[in-house]
Amino acid sequence: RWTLLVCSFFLASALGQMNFTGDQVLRVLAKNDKQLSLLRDLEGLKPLKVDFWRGPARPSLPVDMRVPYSELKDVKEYLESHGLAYSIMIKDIQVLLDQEREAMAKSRRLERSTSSFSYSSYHTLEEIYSWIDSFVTEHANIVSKIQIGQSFENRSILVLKFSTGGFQRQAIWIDTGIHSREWITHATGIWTADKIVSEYGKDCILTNILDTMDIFLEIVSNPDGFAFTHSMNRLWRKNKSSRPGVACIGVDLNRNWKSGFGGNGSNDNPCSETYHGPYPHSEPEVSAIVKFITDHRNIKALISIHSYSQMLMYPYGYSLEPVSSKEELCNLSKSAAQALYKVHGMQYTYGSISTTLYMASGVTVDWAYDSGIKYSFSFELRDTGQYGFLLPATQIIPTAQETWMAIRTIMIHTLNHPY
Ligand SMILES: CC(C)C[C@H](C(=O)O)[C@H](C)S
Ligand SMILES: [Zn+2]
Repeated sequence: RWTLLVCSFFLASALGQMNFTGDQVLRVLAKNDKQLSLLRDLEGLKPLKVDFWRGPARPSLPVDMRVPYSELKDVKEYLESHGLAYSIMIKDIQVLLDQEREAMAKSRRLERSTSSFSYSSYHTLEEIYSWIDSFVTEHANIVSKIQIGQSFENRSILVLKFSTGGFQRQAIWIDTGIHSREWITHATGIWTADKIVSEYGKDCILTNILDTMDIFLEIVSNPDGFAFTHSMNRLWRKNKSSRPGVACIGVDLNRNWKSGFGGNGSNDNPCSETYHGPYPHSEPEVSAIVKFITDHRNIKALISIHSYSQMLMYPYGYSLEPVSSKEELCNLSKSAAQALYKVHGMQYTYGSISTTLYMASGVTVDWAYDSGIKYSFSFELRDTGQYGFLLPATQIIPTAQETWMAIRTIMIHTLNHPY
């Protein structure tokens, strides 16, 4: 076992995969806004000082940040000198990465020998794209594949369309993986696709939904970033766009949307993980969705899935002002969170983005809501910080099962409340 790990280490480093040995994730409890701003000062520095897994929000919410091994001493002194209390959430990231990589290799061997696809494993971009092709072939009566554009590095951007007929029917949009390191979301998207085709004709609620509406599901919304998490940096969040004279790579695809663009809760520093890009919809991965949804003209609900924190949120992120449909969206998120809880007992908090988590400007759901899609929600899947983005594959199916019940609640509400 030890030799396997050692040689996978050398193989990975030989292939260029970044190594995170000794990196830790610290959980910091800022007592007040002053302490929050001291944490914010650590963001977007070059060389990297800290990588926020859960950014500074409000004193009641812990801040999770990955600290490179080389910066650990420095950062801990900084925290201690400013009276910032912290605990070590993950002692050595590389240990979890090695376990994840080993689990994927094991699953891949099993899939190859049984020529089957494992819904309880993480997959590479190529494996997901070939699964999409076989999935669409196998369920051609209800699923089709649409290419809505190309990424910055010219990868196809694919959307699954679930439809039982009709033309330009009212539809539900679901996207996962817009932040590439949030692997649980792609895996949840894949499981959800299979759930839809297996429940049609069995679950009367889902059957009603699909007999009247279409469902669009974009599983890999940031293909370049996702490929990069497999090839080089497992913790990459942004896309991979680059521009002449710009020191750092990538734009945060959940800050590049028109609504509230460039406001509080986004960053104009290209080295920041929440860099909003040069202008709204500057990124091909965002403009492809904008074009598709705008041309479709009949999308009635939009669900954008992230991880982690176990939250279900609705607009706005760019403002503390309540949206006009606040009551309805609050009640709907409450019942969706309750439906989710009933499956495996996972608690989700719910509310508007800016009041529940932090100000976030230029996010998908704010653009959707301001474009007239009333039922717009952003999910934060498991967990609340034990593993963060490195959620073990054993939690894929339980997470997908509970998330399905919340998505289903939102879909049936949309069906029963046409507008
Ligand atoms: C709607 C926003 C606040 C979602 C959030 C982000 O994009 O920062 C995720 C937790 S990554
Ligand atoms: Zn995210």
